Amino acid sequence: MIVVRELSKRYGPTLAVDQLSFEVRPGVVTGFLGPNGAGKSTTLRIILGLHHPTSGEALIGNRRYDRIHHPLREVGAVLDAGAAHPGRTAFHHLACLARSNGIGKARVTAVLEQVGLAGVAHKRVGGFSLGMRQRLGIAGALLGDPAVILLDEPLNGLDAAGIRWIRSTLRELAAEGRTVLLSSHLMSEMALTVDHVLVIGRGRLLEESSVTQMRDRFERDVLVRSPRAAELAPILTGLGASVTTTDDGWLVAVGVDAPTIGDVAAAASIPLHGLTPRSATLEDVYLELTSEVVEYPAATQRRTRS
Ligand SMILES: Nc1ncnc2c1ncn2[C@@H]1O[C@H](COP(=O)(O)OP(=O)(O)OP(=O)(O)O)[C@@H](O)[C@H]1O
Repeated sequence: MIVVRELSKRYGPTLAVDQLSFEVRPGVVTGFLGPNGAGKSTTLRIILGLHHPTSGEALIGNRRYDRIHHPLREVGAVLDAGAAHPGRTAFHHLACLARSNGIGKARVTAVLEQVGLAGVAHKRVGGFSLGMRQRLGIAGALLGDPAVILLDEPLNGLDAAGIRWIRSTLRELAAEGRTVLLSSHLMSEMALTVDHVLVIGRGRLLEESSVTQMRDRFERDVLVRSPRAAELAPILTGLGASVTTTDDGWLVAVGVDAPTIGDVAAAASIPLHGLTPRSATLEDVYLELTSEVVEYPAATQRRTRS
């Protein structure tokens, strides 16, 4: 369990984290999402005791990181997949980490096996692909068999096979009852990976919900085609819906669901030639949530709701 309470961090004039509070529960994969510069890395660094907060606190299992005696046994983290020394072998890199945390070499062999790097254990890290380095980072995070796992942008730059591997690994780790938090600035990467999302922007919490709730809550519309659309539109408006017409003659109804439209059209003997409920993609929801807080928005990113 991770608890962040009224956390703020100021770097000179920049308020990187602003009164941020959230909890990350065990047993699910939680995504920490936000556009570039939102404050994700800063928050992760504070949780890991690498930066001091200006105010507020971040706790791992009720304790601050710097009060944990054997950190690697309680928290595993990958902040930078490229952090391993290129001249060391995978085994040597992990063995050094293990030794400094009182962990035996048998565990090094076990985690290399777990992440699929046993075959290259004695190869130098400098020759590893990004995907292999991510696996090595995760092996390091798992060394102490920790209950909490934190990963900063673990899917960045990975190919499809690498992404699939990380997804299934994180799911397994959460299913074992661990607390798993990973950051990303891309919703598309997260949609299939996480169960729960925390969305931040300019250091503040914008949204906290399960992925399913997030999908369901976002406004949907219904496309309706009828040869008597002009008669149907005011009926829908009378139900409280807002109705617009597309260039090719479809009605777009917001605030009324497809079964209700079907029922009222039938009651008025208005034929329907098409009735299509549309739900927003998670990417749409995310862009909508963060449209006001991106640091350098592109013109096309400033979305307006029709
Ligand atoms: N050491 C630092 N000194 C000064 N400013 C910093 C420092 N670290 C972060 N910042 C600023 O704090 C804000 C939050 O940065 P942070 O790296 O936490 O965001 P992020 O959400 O991780 O972004 P990204 O997705 O781009 O990695 C940014 O405006 C950044 O420029």
